[in-house]
Amino acid sequence: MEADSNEQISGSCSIDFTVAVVLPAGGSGERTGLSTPKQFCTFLNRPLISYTIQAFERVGWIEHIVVVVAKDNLDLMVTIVQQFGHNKVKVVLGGSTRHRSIFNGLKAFEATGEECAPTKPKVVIIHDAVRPFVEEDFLVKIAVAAKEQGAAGAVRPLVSTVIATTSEGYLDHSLERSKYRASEMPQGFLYDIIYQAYLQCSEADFEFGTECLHLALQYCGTNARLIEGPPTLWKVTYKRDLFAAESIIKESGTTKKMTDKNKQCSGTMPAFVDLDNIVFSHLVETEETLSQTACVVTGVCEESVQLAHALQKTLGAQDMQVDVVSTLLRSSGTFNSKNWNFIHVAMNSSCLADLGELVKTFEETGYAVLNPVVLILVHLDVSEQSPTGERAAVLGGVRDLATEAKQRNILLYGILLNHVKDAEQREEAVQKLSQIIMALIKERNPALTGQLLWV
Ligand SMILES: Nc1ccn([C@@H]2O[C@H](COP(=O)(O)OP(=O)(O)OP(=O)(O)O)[C@@H](O)[C@H]2O)c(=O)n1
Ligand SMILES: O=P(O)(O)OC[C@@H](O)[C@@H](O)[C@@H](O)CO
Repeated sequence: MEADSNEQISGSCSIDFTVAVVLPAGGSGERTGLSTPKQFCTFLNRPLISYTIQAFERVGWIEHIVVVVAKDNLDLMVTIVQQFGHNKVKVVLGGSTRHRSIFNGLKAFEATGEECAPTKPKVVIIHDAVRPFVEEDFLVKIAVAAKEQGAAGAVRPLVSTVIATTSEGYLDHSLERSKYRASEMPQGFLYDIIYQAYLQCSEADFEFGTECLHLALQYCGTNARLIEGPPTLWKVTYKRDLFAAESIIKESGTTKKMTDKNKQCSGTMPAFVDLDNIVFSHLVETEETLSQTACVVTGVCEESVQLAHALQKTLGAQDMQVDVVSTLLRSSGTFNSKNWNFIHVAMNSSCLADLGELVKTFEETGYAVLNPVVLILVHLDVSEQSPTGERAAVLGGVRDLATEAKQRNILLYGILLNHVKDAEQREEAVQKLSQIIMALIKERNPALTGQLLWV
């Protein structure tokens, strides 16, 4: 299939048919190695997905945008839609694979009986939510070609040669690079064609497929028009792509232009970013900034207050800013200011109720919408005073609460600290505790949530 030369498809024609968009955003972004799915990573206080949505919202001829997210991120996505005023957006639940998510997005146009169901479009554009740099002029080309041909897709020249391998992992043969293209997004389809294609899909297609154009050809005999797109269509896949995306957003001043949705954004994105020379950017600062502050909540007992001040000293020596409070009032400035990490020091299992209240407050204030909040319970284990089963109650409580908290973008960890009387031993224990706290805050490893580490 030859890519069509751009001059044959004029971008100047008007769009005189209905167009809607499906943004698959139901993935977990494993390849970034981050606990937050890449579409929800934030740059300059705005999640990546919001930049992608805005790229489509500023296109006047696009009527509806269906965003497809995983169940765990449904509340977060609804909050983002409200917080950033994405009025064209309808949020639907995704599936276990990208194709299943896309199909769920298309079904949103079939739910005509549903309240405020988006009207079925003539052409539907499918675009990965993690490709934020898409321009209107290219969308016009894809939409017009889809209307004329039934299907159209963006392609880019291959950078590396593609080779076929033997089952033993050796070279079988190499492909002639000039004959192949990388399939990118956006893609456009006559709605009925792609919907019918998905209706006929096999389980193998749903489970292992990655190419919508192939489905249109295989099940509807529709051969897509291929249009070479600009280099800005790349997909955020790895952590370094996040640095690059954030660098482009900062450089192009997109945020400034995008704050006023009514203006036609005239800004042009830098064509590409030299990934190999990218300077670590705001994202790293954001991660570091996120890991530099902690608020220690002590309650009223003397031992907790003493431990909190000892932590403030040892963590402060590691350049962390640590505040100590006896209780967290919702009215306090804490919830309106920077991204704090929270350390709750307690001596008995009644702290679990306090933790539950804290998780609820984070949710109600939307505190964890944009960045995951780290919440660490430090349980002071004064074993001669702790009634039997106290530890088991704390362990069980932390485990249960952590599951619920994680769905609200809150990472809950537990640390059991043996309360020793000897001053030297206590100093050593506090040093060890500080190291663990810093590692938990910096790494934000989801696998450790709900566990009770022991110092
Ligand atoms: N079950 C899935 C899997 C992926 N996607 C979306 O499809 C787009 C492209 O997929 P990819 O880059 O592979 O995203 P992830 O699957 O999240 O990444 P990874 O494979 O690294 O986990 C992304 O916007 C992703 O959120 C989706 O909607 N539903
Ligand atoms: O393969 P991944 O799941 O990383 O991403 C999806 C891409 O494959 C897809 O966006 C393009 O290939 C166009 O179909």
